[in-house]
Amino acid sequence: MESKAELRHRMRRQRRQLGLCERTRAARQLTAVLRRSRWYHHSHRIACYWAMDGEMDLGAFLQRAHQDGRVIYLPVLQKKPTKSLRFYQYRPGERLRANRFGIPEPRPRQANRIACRDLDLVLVPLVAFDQQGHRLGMGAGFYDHTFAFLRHQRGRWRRPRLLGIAFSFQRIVELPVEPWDVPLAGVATERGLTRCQIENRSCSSNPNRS
Ligand SMILES: Nc1nc2c(c(=O)[nH]1)N(C=O)[C@@H](CNc1ccc(C(=O)N[C@@H](CCC(=O)O)C(=O)O)cc1)CN2
Ligand SMILES: Nc1ncnc2c1ncn2[C@@H]1O[C@H](COP(=O)(O)OP(=O)(O)OP(=O)(O)O)[C@@H](O)[C@H]1O
Repeated sequence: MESKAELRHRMRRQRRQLGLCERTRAARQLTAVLRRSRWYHHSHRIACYWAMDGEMDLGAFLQRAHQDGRVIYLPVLQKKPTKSLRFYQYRPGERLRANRFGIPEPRPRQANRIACRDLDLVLVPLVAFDQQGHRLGMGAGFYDHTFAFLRHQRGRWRRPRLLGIAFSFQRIVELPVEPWDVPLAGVATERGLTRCQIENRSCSSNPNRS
């Protein structure tokens, strides 16, 4: 069986090989998928990411969401506590600066910071995912550490909702589950949005109603 490291390597390579046309079309389709979702309509404060390494680009979505009156946030890497992220507001057009991985991030001004618990929706970059809502990321554990508090929440009310973002080819049958994995509420690709039933860990495909 393919190890996590091998799978990560294969998916990242495949992702980087997508052509510009295909990427642009997928990003446009994803924008439509997200904007017609129930979760989008109920979310005011939305954390996005700045794409790298061939990831699904959220640039188009971010512009539209801003026009729709949503407040957009981007992650900023923290030195302490290690491997954690903080989120700062981003208005399209604002200047960003590259972090140590070369990913553009906002200047960390206190007035623009939001506590993770106050976000409504977090769009999480995926390297791979399965239909149970398990995710494979870059392997550094930033999202798992930052949103570890969600693992202890029970009941219907969870904030923020973590929504994985990927190309549909990144879906695999089953990923190994780690104790620290923070479950996704759903996954959105250019083909639609799939909600994951976090409580019983099964997943239902529900492209238009989420
Ligand atoms: N767009 C985007 N932003 C993000 C993430 C992400 O996955 N995508 N992250 C999600 O966690 C965090 C950053 N995590 C990252 C983890 C590893 C690498 C990376 O490129 N690793 C290189 C080796 C880098 C080095 O050590 O110099 C590699 O694996 O090739 C980049 C970002 C926060 N921001
Ligand atoms: N809550 C936690 N407590 C302790 N260790 C953690 C926790 N969350 C993550 N980790 C560590 O972080 C690493 C994350 O590994 P994993 O391969 O699951 O990352 P990933 O989910 O693919 O990546 P990412 O979260 O960066 O997108 C693991 O080595 C694990 O030891």
